[in-house]
Order: sequence, then C-alpha cells, then structure tokens
Amino acid sequence: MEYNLLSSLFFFATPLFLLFVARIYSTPVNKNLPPGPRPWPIIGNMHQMAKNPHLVAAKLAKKYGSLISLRLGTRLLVVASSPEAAKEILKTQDRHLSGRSIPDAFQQSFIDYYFVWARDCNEHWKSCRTLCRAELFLAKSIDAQSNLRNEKLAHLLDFLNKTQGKVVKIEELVFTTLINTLSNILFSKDFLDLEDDETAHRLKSGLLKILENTVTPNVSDFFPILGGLDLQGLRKDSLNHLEELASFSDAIVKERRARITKNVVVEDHEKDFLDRLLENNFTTAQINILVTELFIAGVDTVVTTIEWAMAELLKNQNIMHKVADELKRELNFNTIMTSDLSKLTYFNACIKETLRLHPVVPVLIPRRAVEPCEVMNYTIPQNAQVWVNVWAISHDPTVWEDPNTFKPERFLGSKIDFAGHDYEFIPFGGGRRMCPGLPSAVKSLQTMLASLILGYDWTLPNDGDPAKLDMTEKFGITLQKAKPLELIFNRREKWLN
Ligand code: HEM
Repeated sequence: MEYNLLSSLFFFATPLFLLFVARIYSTPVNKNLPPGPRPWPIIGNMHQMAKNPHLVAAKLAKKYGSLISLRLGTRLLVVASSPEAAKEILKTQDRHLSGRSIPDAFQQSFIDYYFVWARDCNEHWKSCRTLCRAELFLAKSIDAQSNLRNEKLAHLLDFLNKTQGKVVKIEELVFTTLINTLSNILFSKDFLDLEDDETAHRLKSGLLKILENTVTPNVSDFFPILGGLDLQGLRKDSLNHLEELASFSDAIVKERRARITKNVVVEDHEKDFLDRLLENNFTTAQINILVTELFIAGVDTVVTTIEWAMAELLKNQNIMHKVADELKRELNFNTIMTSDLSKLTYFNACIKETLRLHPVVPVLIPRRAVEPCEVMNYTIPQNAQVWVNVWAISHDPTVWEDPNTFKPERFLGSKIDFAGHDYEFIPFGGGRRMCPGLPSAVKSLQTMLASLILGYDWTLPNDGDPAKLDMTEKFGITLQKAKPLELIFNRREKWLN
C-alpha cells in the first residue's frame, strides 16, 4: 500500500507542484490558523503523519500547543489534544464542527445514505439517529434485549466449557457472540456459528478491511482533485467489501418485504429493528448501508475493549483478584445475567480504566468544519478536517497522574464518566455526533467480562508469564492489540465459596 502511494505521488508530483505554487501566489494565507510544523511543498506534513499519527500528533502538541494545524497535501488538518480544546470542538462549536470528513475510499454512489460517515447532520442522519436511539439504545430497549444477549452469551460459555484446556483466540469468540447478538436484535437471526470459523473469518476480514481502508494513506484524500481516478484502487476495494457485507442482510430484507406483501400479521412486541426500518420507509439500499455501518461501529470496538480489559486483568493479578472478589460478593452466579452490574464500583472502574488507557477509537472519527469557526482563538476554515486526539488526552501526565499505569482506583470516588461531558475522558466522543451505542456497548462489556471472570480461570498457553504479556498497540480507526490474546479457559467450580 505504501509503495502504491509513493509511485502515485511520483507520477503526479510535478503537475501538483506547479498547482501548489500557483495556489500559494493566488490565495491569501490565513494568518490565524493554529500553529504547527512547517509543511513541505506539495506533500505538506504527510511524511510526518504516515505512521502512528495519534502518537506523532501528541508529540507535536507538546511543541506547538494543544491545537495544531497540519497540511496533508492540499487538505488542512486541525488536531486537538487537550480537554479544553476538545470541549471547544465538541461543545462550544459542536454545530459548526459536526460534519464528517468522508475518506475518498467511501465516496460511493450511496454516500447520501451514510449514518456514521454522514457528511453533515442531514435529514437521513437524523432519522437513523432517532430510530436507533428509540429502538436499540434507550434503557427500555436495552432491557428488552437482555434475553437475547444472555442467550448468545450462554452459547459462548457453553463453547468455552467444551473447549476447556484448549487454546482459544478470545477476540474470535467475542466477535461471533457480538455479531449474533446484534444480528438478532436487528433481524431476529444468527449470522454466525461459533463452530464455523470460515464464515466468521470472511465477515470479520470484510469489516476489518473496511476499517483499514478508512486510515490507509490515500493520495485522493490528500489531493481531492485526483479522487475520480482512484489511483490506489481503494474506492473499488471498499465497494467490494461493502457489497459483500450487504449480502448478509440483503436476502433477509427481501424475504421480510415478501412477508409484508403477503400481509402476514406480526404482533407489535414481536417486531425487530428491520420491521421498524420498513415501517419508516427505508429502502433496501438504505437498510443495507445502515446495518453494515452498525456492524462496523458496534462490534470491533467492543471486541477490542474486552480484549484489552482481559489483557490488563491478566497482567495485573492483584486487580483481577479484587474484581473477582467484588463480583463474588455482590452477585450470585444464577443471577449474573439479570443483575444490575452498574452497581459494582471496582468492576466498572476497571472498564473505565481500560477505555482510558486503551481508547479503542484513539482519534474521534474525523469531523469536518461545515462552517468556519473559532477554536481556542484560532480560525478553523470551512471544510478543514478536525481530529480530537483522545489517546493524547488519556495519556497526558498533566491531566492524569501516572497515565501509563493501569490503575482503576483513580475512578473510585470520582464523578468522571464517559458520557461526553468530562472532556478529559471521552472514549465515546461528545456532542451531536457522540457514539449513540454507548449503553449497548457498556452492557456487552459488563455482561461478557463478568461472566468470563467469574466462570473461568484464564491461563496463557505454554505457561506464559502474564506479567510479560505483549501490550503493543496497532493503530487504526480502532486501536487493536497487535498480538491477539490467546488463552486457555478452565471452568471455576468453587467461585461461590
Ligand atoms: C467500546 C465500544 C465503543 C466505543 C469506544 C465507541 C466509540 C465511538 C466514537 C469515539 C464515535 C465517534 C464520536 C464522535 O465523533 O464524537 C462513535 C460513533 C458511533 N458509534 Fe460507537 N463506540 C462503541 C460502540 C458502539 C456500538 C455498540 C454501536 C452500535 C451498535 C456504536 C455505534 C456508533 C455509531 C452509529 C456512531 C456514529 C454516530 C454519528 O456519527 O452520529 N458504537 N463511537
């Protein structure tokens, strides 16, 4: 991919350079942009941001301040790296900065149907948001989903009981469980089978490829004038993956439409999300895109967070014991799936600390200035891309004491929460584009982690030493564990003692 990028640049460098020079002499320079490193001709600061941009931007913030500007080709990028700058973006200027900058790879014919990537808060975005909130994420909807959630979790636990003593990749099992939970909430149907690696693998690699294409350096993003040429083939590749993912839902939508045509009566309490979308006149294409985006936004984020939480608990055995003690004290195994897990203070502090130390979306999904505005007394021009570097804020020693250590205690007796109002802790973002799936994500994190902690002893393969667990991160739209966590589960028989 990097080779592709360099060769494309070589062929287009000369005419672009001339364009660039002409531009410099013809357009007035905006003097009030946030400070930042001097851009190179043509490429700007692209070379600096090619690898681990969240770390590079955090470093640059130390030198230039908490709001910096960078040039990526002809595009202006503004990056915020402090709670104050985040607050101005997500609260004070939320309306002006509520657009999204759609990666060129996703400039497809159905661009007007996007939800997560919606260019601005248009009518379609509003109806997606309203319907998702009402049908999927309100407390009463989360309660109504609990039987389904528990059923899928029970399948995971059965599978672990059967595979006791064998090495399993935790992300694969959690992935299948979450896909089936979501596909049942949306369509009343399982998409995957825990025993069938192949379909799970196909779906997972499609989702991951789409996530990867959003962050792959793309010459068309840096020089939008080249967009139509799709020099790196990313538009085509993304379209193939989006179409493949849509094929999982397409047949179900057609079947359901046929059922409606035959006037089959379905009681209101039996209706699922698909029924609600059809009642609201969503077209098949709109449904396919929305569902694909929900899978993209809602599965990998939770899987990755569970994996990081488990890795941290393994590494910090004293914390693991404290959590297990709290769970045993407060819960009864038979009621684990119906208990109100939000009352467990230490357990929930561990979830928060995981999201702080390993913010799964390290840079909020890029925003776009729909209108020019002022942030921290600097001008953000229209169409500038705006990043909020959650990773930088979460690891800033002036914001968090001992920021690189996993210390759930920091959240005990603290009112800091991830609901989008405490700008030092915004793993789910804030403002009108904040993650609507937060309640569902928290519920999944709580039920899965509690069941795995209470039900099983976890050991590393080959008697690996948990203290030496490799915690290297891999940058992407989600911040993954570079080396997937492999574990051996053994059922705990005596946890009630
Ligand atoms: C640990 C789990 C999760 C994390 C950390 C997370 C984080 C985020 C973040 C940071 C954003 C961008 C917010 C912003 O721009 O301010 C976002 C957007 C979004 N998330 Fe989540 N998310 C999680 C789980 C979920 C789940 C389970 C769903 C749904 C099933 C979901 C659906 C969405 C959607 C639809 C958007 C786009 C909202 C919009 O643009 O209006 N997320 N998420």
